[in-house]
Amino acid sequence: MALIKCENVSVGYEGQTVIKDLNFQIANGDYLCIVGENGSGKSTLVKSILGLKAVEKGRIVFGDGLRQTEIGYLPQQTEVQKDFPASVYEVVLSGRLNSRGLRPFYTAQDRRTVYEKMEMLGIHALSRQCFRDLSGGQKQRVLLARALCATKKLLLLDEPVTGLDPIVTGEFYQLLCKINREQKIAVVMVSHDVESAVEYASHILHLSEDTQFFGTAAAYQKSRAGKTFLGGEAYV
Ligand SMILES: Nc1ncnc2c1ncn2[C@@H]1O[C@H](COP(=O)(O)OP(=O)(O)OP(=O)(O)O)[C@@H](O)[C@H]1O
Repeated sequence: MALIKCENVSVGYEGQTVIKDLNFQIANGDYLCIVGENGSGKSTLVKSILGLKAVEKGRIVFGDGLRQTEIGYLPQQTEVQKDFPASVYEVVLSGRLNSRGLRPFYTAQDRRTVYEKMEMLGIHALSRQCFRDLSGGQKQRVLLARALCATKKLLLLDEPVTGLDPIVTGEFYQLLCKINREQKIAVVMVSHDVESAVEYASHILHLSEDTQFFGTAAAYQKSRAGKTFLGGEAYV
């Protein structure tokens, strides 16, 4: 059974359909990149997967032990988030909020998980530093550690490398790839970096007003949508 299955999903705003009859699925250990033109509905789909935006038609089904509240989410960065006045430790610990439920405090296990994820991502030494004083690459590692604190099965990232230089971007992709392969955590990432998407992802979902594609990265490269987006042929 898939971790997430989207069945004939349509989503929109104020009567205007943005995503129409979408079908795709994410299995354990998959690495899916969601690509597509500006305004094609990528972030809207992310919101629907997280349960923040209701679907108009169809359904999003969770399986294989995944609950909607157990998705590790790394949101698109806003100026407010970049300036968040909290320590690195506090930001990572907030990834345990959903699992804390109604308990008014974090457990020793929550704190152990935080240190484990900070160690894994090489940000342990930054623990007491203020989040807003970090570089863009360090901030994304902290937010990735936070997302990892929330999940054992699936990471959902919305344009995580925006504003990062090519070297830090490459390091971030390598890190994600390692987490995906070694920990068998499925990755779903919205990206405008299509070339890297086909390099790293196992599957591609291309959203577009007139054409949708879902399949393996290899099949995407041979498809009309893929060839167009990767700088080849034009749509006719
Ligand atoms: N809260 C909202 N209310 C009304 N319309 C919205 C809202 N959020 C998004 N839209 C519209 O829905 C469409 C899809 O937006 P969305 O942000 O999902 O696209 P996207 O593919 O993520 O774009 P980008 O690549 O630019 O980030 C756009 O036309 C947008 O204007």
